Amino acid sequence: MAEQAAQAPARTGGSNPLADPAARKQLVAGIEAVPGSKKPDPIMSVDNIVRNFGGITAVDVDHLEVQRGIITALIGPNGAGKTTFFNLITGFDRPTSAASRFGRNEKSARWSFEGKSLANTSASKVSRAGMVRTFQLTKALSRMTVMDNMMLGARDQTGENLFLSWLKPSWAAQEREIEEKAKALLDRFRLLEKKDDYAGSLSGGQRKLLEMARALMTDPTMIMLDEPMAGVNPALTQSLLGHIQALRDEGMTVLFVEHDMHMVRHISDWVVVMAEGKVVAEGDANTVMADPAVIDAYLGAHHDTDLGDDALLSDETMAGLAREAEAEAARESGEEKR
Ligand SMILES: Nc1ncnc2c1ncn2[C@@H]1O[C@H](COP(=O)(O)OP(=O)(O)OP(=O)(O)O)[C@@H](O)[C@H]1O
Repeated sequence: MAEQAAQAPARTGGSNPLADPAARKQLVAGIEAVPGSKKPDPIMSVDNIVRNFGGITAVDVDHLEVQRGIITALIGPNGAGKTTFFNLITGFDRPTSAASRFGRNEKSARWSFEGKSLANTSASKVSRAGMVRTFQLTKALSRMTVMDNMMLGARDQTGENLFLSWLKPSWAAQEREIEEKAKALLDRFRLLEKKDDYAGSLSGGQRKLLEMARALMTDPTMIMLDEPMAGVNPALTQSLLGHIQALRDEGMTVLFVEHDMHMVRHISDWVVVMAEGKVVAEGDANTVMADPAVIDAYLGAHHDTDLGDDALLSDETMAGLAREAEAEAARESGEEKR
């Protein structure tokens, strides 16, 4: 673990200083590129989190801090433990190291969000604390409308509190407020016209947008995205990337798991690499992808992994993707008019 804490840039009231790429660059330049490094202003901190499945150690993380207000990518070869780690910190799974028949000891798992312990916290409480994760559309959610999916995203708000629902007028007002919020989010993610469609009828990219919009119903401070680019066609890639960057620029902390290294290189401010359950590297994308430990981890597990190449995501390529997206939107609106 790194001993040296980096200096946080001074926060100037009002607007978000980390919306400025130069400020983010300065911030990450001050963080040591080693596993478990100290962050100037961690929103989340994890210690000694271990998860065994029978004889397999899926996760064994000594220490990890997630910096507030930036985009952190969690990468690693198949089976590295990324999803299990996500499940553990969001309350969907319990670490093997959490409880022992012999009581708590120095090695028991600890993890906190905004300075508050999240150990033994249920998934819904984690989400109410301000840390939400996106979920892939399950079969059941696919059979619901886009709007119903959004309303479900708000289920932890008072609208569904049975006790408060006795106070009908205030409940109804809250319900209306939630509906307005859902519509505003659908509008932002260009899904408003689809609000009465079945979620299952959406394209891969639109599903990803819906997953993101639904997660935002609880006004999180940190959003965790599970493979936001999986199954997304190039036309929607640009739009999704833009949405993720906009969330960061508005002050949200983003942590995402992704296999697409081009995306990782393009939008991450910081990258954490897992292999065989452990954090094996941290740093900016260029630093970690040149790290022999990372190359070894990928080559050992997965010979044909494309670690991404910046040249492929040049401004010209991105402009080409934007043109494709516009052409697709124009085609869609033409088809709708007919
Ligand atoms: N419920 C489970 N029961 C048994 N083994 C499991 C379970 N969940 C995960 N594992 C094992 O734990 C290890 C880590 O899996 P995990 O899915 O967390 O990795 P990952 O990095 O998310 O992989 P991928 O990138 O392929 O999704 C793997 O060896 C996996 O087979």
